[in-house]
Amino acid sequence: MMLACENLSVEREGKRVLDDISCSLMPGDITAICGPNGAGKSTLLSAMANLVEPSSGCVRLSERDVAAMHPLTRARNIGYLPQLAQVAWDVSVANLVALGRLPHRDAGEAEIRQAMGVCDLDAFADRPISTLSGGEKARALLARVLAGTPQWILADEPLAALDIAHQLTMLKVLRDEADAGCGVVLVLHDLSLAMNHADRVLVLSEGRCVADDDPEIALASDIIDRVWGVQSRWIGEPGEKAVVVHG
Ligand SMILES: Nc1ncnc2c1ncn2[C@@H]1O[C@H](COP(=O)(O)OP(=O)(O)OP(=O)(O)O)[C@@H](O)[C@H]1O
Repeated sequence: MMLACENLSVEREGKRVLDDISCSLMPGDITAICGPNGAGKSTLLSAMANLVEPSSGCVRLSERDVAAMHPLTRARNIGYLPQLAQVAWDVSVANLVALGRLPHRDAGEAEIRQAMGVCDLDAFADRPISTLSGGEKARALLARVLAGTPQWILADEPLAALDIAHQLTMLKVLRDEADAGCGVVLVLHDLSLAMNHADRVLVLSEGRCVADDDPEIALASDIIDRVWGVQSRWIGEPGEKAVVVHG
């Protein structure tokens, strides 16, 4: 089930914040979307989930325009995790994760148990969401998405609030999802995480896609220098690289 943007543009208050983006994302891959603040990463991710209306172009899932899909079908196929997600009601962690099954209209006990387990939430099952730390809450919100067993997981900075151990745990969970055939799209500010863990990287700059390639190519130092405006170099071995920036 391929997810494709076709000449996608989005305007916000008269300003073009996404400009003619075309890309075809593959199931089985972890795709990272990187770029400076305001480049359009969150807008692109939410447009892929049909939460933002394009001013032109469209998003297709297996050739079908996502805007024309039945909302329940779309919700079963696309799991979206927004940046700084808010929880409207102070439900327990177990009940929050169970909400991930809503599009399926079933109890989904096995899926909920599995999602709670992989996100290391069993000890928090009965705790109200408001009592969790930022990182614990981030894991609970990701578990809600996983419980819905979507074909595509679109997550906006899902690792930002996590400690390094839980970042690695979550990346392993997302890699397992990709290996099982799911498409995973992550907005990431941490270029080292993108370099080491993504199969493919889209770099956005001022609403345009300026690179769409293997991480080594899309995040080459000259692109970082040009897009982020900092001098940089990569150190370390493949899979364990770190970017060093200097002014
Ligand atoms: N509702 C809105 N009204 C007006 N402008 C908006 C709105 N939402 C986003 N924008 C603008 O669109 C541009 C892209 O925003 P977006 O949130 O997609 O960027 P981003 O790359 O995710 O940034 P960040 O790294 O800071 O999260 C920004 O200039 C932002 O100010």
